[in-house]
Amino acid sequence: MATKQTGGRRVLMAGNWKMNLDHREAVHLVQKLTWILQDKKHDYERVEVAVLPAFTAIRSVQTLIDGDKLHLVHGAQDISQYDKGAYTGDVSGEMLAKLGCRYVLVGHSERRQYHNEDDQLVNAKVQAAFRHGLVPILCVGEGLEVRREGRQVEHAVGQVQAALDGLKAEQVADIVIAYEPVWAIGTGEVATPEDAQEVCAAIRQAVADRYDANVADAVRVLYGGSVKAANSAGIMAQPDVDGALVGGASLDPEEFAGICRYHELPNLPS
Ligand SMILES: O=C[C@H](O)COP(=O)(O)O
Repeated sequence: MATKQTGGRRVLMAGNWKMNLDHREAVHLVQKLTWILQDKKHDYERVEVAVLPAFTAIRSVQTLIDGDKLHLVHGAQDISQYDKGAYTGDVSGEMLAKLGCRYVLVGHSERRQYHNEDDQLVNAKVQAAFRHGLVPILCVGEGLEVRREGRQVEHAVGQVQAALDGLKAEQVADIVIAYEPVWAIGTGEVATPEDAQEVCAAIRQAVADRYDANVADAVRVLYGGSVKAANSAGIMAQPDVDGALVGGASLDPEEFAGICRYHELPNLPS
């Protein structure tokens, strides 16, 4: 199977470590992952590899990446909507930018669920990311009830529309959108490749309708939810899926490297 060409879009495999790995464990994982990828002569130009550690590990990961001139990039799992001030516990975009972050997750379903983040706050965080030169990975996706009612497209597109309020076309062209059905996160229940394609294509179409075809062609749309090496090739074979946002499997360097090397694996049904 050939390496995926996504309309000129660079594939992105992003590992969301969630609240796992202290700074030493983080360094260890990055070392192992990059050794494996180096051994396989991974083409980072075609498949970009990003890790998203907890805040406490970002500095150590940055130091390792810079010191060893590693090709992978890093980011954060959340950002404050504010730039500075009395917001105890928050971390600003400027702080993340100074730690060399390229990406920041915004609106992950766990933030929406456990921290009551709504579409308005998600939009404010997307804007904060752009103010500081960070690329937001905007997460959207439906729960089980919405899926059972067959409203998954309407739900995900609605979340995207709300998050894009006030953004310029050139910002939207740079954004990454991750479609993560909540029922598939950490459950082992992976959406079928066709399920992923349905919603990812609808998201791209919504961007085309709101901006234009060039913006829609540029925006990268990822799938997330129980992605593993074994199911990554099938998901990546879909024309509107430009990569994966990976939780649990990104904590295992062999498994995550396998996902980054999806094109070496057979395209088996998951
Ligand atoms: O951000 C990642 C997603 O929540 C997916 O997590 P998972 O791969 O453990 O299902």
